[in-house]
Amino acid sequence: MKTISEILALGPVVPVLTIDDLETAVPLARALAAGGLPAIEVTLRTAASPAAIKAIAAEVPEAVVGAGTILNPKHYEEAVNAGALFIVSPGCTPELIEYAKKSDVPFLPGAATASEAMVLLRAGFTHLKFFPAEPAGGTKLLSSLAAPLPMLKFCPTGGISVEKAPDYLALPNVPCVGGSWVAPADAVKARDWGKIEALARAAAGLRK
Ligand SMILES: O=C(O)C(=O)C[C@H](O)[C@H](O)COP(=O)(O)O
Repeated sequence: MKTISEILALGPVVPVLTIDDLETAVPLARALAAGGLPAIEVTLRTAASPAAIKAIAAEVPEAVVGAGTILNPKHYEEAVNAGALFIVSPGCTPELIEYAKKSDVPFLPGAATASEAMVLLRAGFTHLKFFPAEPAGGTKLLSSLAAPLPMLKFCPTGGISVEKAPDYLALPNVPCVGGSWVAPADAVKARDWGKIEALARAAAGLRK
């Protein structure tokens, strides 16, 4: 089992996927990994998502599939049972912290303020999702947090594009960013895996 630190070092962008059609899961994950983005977050927001995680875990060994939108321990358990290799939440609750501590599958909790980040640091988490990145204050907030909280690393997600990503990646406390832009809904619907691989390759080229 990889640690969150290892997973966030796999590429500069973690694609965030919301999968409606189970049939698209495997070719989509293959295209993203082929383009250079092996760490993939599948949000647990659709009926197809647990089966999508299961299919990617079984059929795309070159990907490291995680589950997003984990709001409570029941979601955490469901995602782990499906084969998720990491767990992501837009925020955090005491129940999630307690559950994550007992799980072998690593947790990336979300924070958007200094106080939230400090509560998670105290609970033992050094890698956090910064969500929602753009509305919460973007690179300015993150670079301000780096001074008092240099021990924390963030994966900013929410409103980030290929144009905005380099400014985040230039920060010392950002190993990678998350975003849905590498898998646009129209390209997935059209089964345009070549386009998605090209978007992934462009994102993967945004080196730290
Ligand atoms: O579902 C979750 O757990 C979330 O935290 C939300 C996602 O990270 C964003 O929906 C992705 O952001 P965009 O790249 O702006 O589309």
